[in-house]
Amino acid sequence: MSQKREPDNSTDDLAGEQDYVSMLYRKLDAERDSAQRRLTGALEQTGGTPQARSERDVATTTYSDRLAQLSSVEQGLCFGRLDFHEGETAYIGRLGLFDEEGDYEPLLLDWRAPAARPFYLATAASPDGVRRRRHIRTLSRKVVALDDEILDLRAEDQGHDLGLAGEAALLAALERRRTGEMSDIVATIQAEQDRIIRDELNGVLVVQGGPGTGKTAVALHRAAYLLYTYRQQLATRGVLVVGPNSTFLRYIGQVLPSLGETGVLLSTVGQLFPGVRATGQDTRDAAEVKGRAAMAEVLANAVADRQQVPDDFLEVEFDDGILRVDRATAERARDKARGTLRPHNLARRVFHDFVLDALAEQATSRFEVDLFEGVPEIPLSEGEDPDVPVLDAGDRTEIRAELAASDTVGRLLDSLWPKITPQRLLRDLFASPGRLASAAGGVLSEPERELLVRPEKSRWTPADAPLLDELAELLGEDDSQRQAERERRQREERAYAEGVLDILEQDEEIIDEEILRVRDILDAELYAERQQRRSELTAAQRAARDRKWTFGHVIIDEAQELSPMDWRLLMRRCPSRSMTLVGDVAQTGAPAGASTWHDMLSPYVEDRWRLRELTVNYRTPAEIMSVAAAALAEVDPALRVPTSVRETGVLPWHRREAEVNLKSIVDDELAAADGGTVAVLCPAGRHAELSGVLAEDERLSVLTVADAKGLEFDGVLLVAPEEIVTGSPRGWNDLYVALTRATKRLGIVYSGQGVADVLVGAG
Ligand SMILES: Nc1ncnc2c1ncn2[C@@H]1O[C@H](COP(=O)(O)OP(=O)(O)OP(=O)(O)O)[C@@H](O)[C@H]1O
Repeated sequence: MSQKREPDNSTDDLAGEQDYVSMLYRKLDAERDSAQRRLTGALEQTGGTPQARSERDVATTTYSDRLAQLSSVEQGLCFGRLDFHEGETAYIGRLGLFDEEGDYEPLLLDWRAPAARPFYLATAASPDGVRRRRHIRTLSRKVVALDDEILDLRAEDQGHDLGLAGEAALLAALERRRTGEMSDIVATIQAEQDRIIRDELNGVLVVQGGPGTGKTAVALHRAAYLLYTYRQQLATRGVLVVGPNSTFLRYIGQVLPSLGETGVLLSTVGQLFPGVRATGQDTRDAAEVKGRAAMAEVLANAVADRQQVPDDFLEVEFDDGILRVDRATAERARDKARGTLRPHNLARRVFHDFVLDALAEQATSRFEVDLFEGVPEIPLSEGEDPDVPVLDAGDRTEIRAELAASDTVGRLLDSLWPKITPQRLLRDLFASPGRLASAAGGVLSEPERELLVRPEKSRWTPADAPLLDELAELLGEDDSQRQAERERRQREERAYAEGVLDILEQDEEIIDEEILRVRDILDAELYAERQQRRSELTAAQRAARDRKWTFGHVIIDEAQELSPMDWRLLMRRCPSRSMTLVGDVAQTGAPAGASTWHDMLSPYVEDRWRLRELTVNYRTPAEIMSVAAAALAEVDPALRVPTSVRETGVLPWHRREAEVNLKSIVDDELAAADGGTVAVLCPAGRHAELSGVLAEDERLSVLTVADAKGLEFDGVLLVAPEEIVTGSPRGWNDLYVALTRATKRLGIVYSGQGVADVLVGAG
């Protein structure tokens, strides 16, 4: 590498940058005051017409959003500076600030703006006009350090071959103690990461990278970048970020708000079926069966099983007589209803109508016979047609309406083709070996079906959510009334949106970027949609409540863990297939997860996806990675671990369980972490026991490997790796995940010999 670091941090340099940074903070304060004043003004207005009230709501939400954004960028507002050969200078930070008194010159470039890009990409070989890149480190509002790089090919080689940008700032960031919450990496994004973050919006982008290569960080920064660059396109539909479990979502939860973005829905797949909380847990084997693509067929069969015909006939009392639905009539009705290809609950009306028609026909004939019973035959007069019905159309309609209103008839129809919810159907299915045998007989073996059987009142599990979603598609929902109501509201909103746009045009004082953009680009229709979003809920909040919501972009972390049924649900949420999938197929632990990207994606997009790879490990030091490499070789000898950025000089330690007191080792590790975090990672079978024994400390977590996925800790104590390996067909993958969670220290406590033989010699 050929980027020279200049001696820096001279008092003059620091003072100069402090002046500039202080000016930026004054500007930020002024913007905040102005947004606060506007918000207070909007809140103080009372009364007025419904339109005026709605306009006030829009203003209130706009200014609140802006205030939240301005507050979120307080820490590290400005973190970089570029000096170009022509003498120009640009400052880079978390949001854009402009000089309103002087021609709107940028005082601070948003990191996502195209002009800020050389900060992440420029190298000595390809400097893009940049002479010096400076990282500005701040603590609160004080400039504490500067790291400079001169991009000059003639400069002496610095000895690092990973092509890192801003190496000193990067290493300082990586050395920081972990707090249990992920931080943003906006000041030190590396070139290979930047290219992924700014990749185009459309299509399926797959990001493959080993542990610690920044996949999660990149995925989140990409969400922020896309929202900035394609705001108009994405603001109404929102962005969905999917993670493997709620611990992980809590871990990453602060990153997007710290980048000023709140309109993103973070969710697990298990949370994506509104109204259902998945608090139960499946066994590994049950989860695997539920995740199979074949479950789609089982569910379709289970729905078909709810569309019954009588063995022979059914009878129903009506108007002091008996009417009959025979098998042939019910079969014709069922064929007609199924022939519409509508979902079950919508096709139900077709079935019911057909049977009602048949019953009405019977009732009418019977009525006519009754009418003439005992009446002497009267000869027809000349020209009279003997086949003209005695009852006219009005009479027939009346009889049919009476049948339709009859409770007994209704019960009969429902016994053949009931209205049913996904929840009801799935509960009934899993509670009944008979129903399961009927729906899954040709698809699952008996032992596999037995894995699914459970009491009716069992709690929902994460693997149930995709099944419920599939059923919701198969069953459909008769929401014609709700639809009409929604359309009426949209018409009203569009009408006053015209008025709101006029008012925004007239408000000469409105200067913030958001509003300028609204005025420039929105037409009334789009504005109505946005206004609805603002005045009620954010896109993310609305999406969380609406199963049929489709997102503008979907980002999936740990994508290798998803089952085929999970994929079916997620693909429904993103018909545009504008998606970013990040993961590592060497870390797959879930029994229904995939081993290749091709297997995962081909059912949905064939080979229309683009692959980008991350190759540098920012988390785990080289000493620990050499142990992890031995585990990875057991997964597949052809796989290679990513290259670590750091060496710490601290070797992993190995002990036998019989020789140690776990409690005191944990205390030692907590002390060694020096205020940082420590995790005890153990096989699932030992989790309850270990969580009970180990002292409560907010810096300590006791976790199974599945729950530690995606997380990191300063120190990791790995207990009984043998049981992790034997506990699952993907045991070595799980062990590889466990070994790569530490940022500084790793200790392994063995309970047997086999795994020790592999790992001890390696590190
Ligand atoms: N450019 C960067 N600057 C500073 N820190 C970085 C950078 N890239 C990654 N990191 C840090 O490295 C660590 C690992 O990143 P991350 O969790 O995103 O990796 P990952 O690829 O998702 O890992 P895994 O697959 O093991 O879950 C995090 O602490 C992250 O903040």
